[in-house]
Amino acid sequence: MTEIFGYTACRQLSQMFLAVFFFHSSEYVLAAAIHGRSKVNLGSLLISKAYVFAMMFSWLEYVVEIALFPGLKEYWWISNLGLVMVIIGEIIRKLAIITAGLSFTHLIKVYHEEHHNLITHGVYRFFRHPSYTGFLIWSVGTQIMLCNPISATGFAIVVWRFFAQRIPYEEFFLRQFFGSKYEEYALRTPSGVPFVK
Ligand SMILES: C[S@@+](CC[C@H](N)C(=O)[O-])C[C@H]1O[C@@H](n2cnc3c(N)ncnc32)[C@H](O)[C@@H]1O
Repeated sequence: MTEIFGYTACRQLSQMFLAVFFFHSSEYVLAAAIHGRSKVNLGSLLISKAYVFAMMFSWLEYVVEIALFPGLKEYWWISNLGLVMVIIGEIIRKLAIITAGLSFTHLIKVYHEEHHNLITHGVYRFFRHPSYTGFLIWSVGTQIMLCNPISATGFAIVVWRFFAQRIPYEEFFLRQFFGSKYEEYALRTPSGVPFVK
């Protein structure tokens, strides 16, 4: 049990805490900067019950594994790969938010609003859903960083399924708003989420 107070746990758990803190606070700050403080509420922190449950499970997995199988957490090349994923995922997501500007809202728009333009430049040139690409890489990266095999697999499946269901729904409205422009864009640009067309 002493491992929980050792260098490995202190470093990996601090990295995790910083990754989570930076992700959520920057989501809030960007939403406030783009949409104005009056339009932003605690929902902009993007913390749902399911998410809190998943994160708590991952901390529990970490503590149990470091106590019972401390060697599992010493694969530094795996942990560092996760850290790189966290940084890359964060950068892709934030570039998407900044590039889309007013067109980026945390909730999917089901009515077209005047300021909602079709974004196809910047990171949107490479992927239709760069913020989802970024979040998928970031979230799985947090678990690889902790060398958490169960949570890494669980996060990959759950987050992938969530976006695989959300993308067709979101694109139904984007096709209504932007018609053939969106159709052409979708034909030449991959979704950015593996196995989602
Ligand atoms: C949470 S944002 C996610 C945006 C995009 N799916 C991504 O991953 O970067 C959801 C909102 O973005 C809008 N949106 C998605 N793709 C867009 C695009 N290429 N241009 C403009 N708005 C877009 C949707 O209409 C929706 O209201």
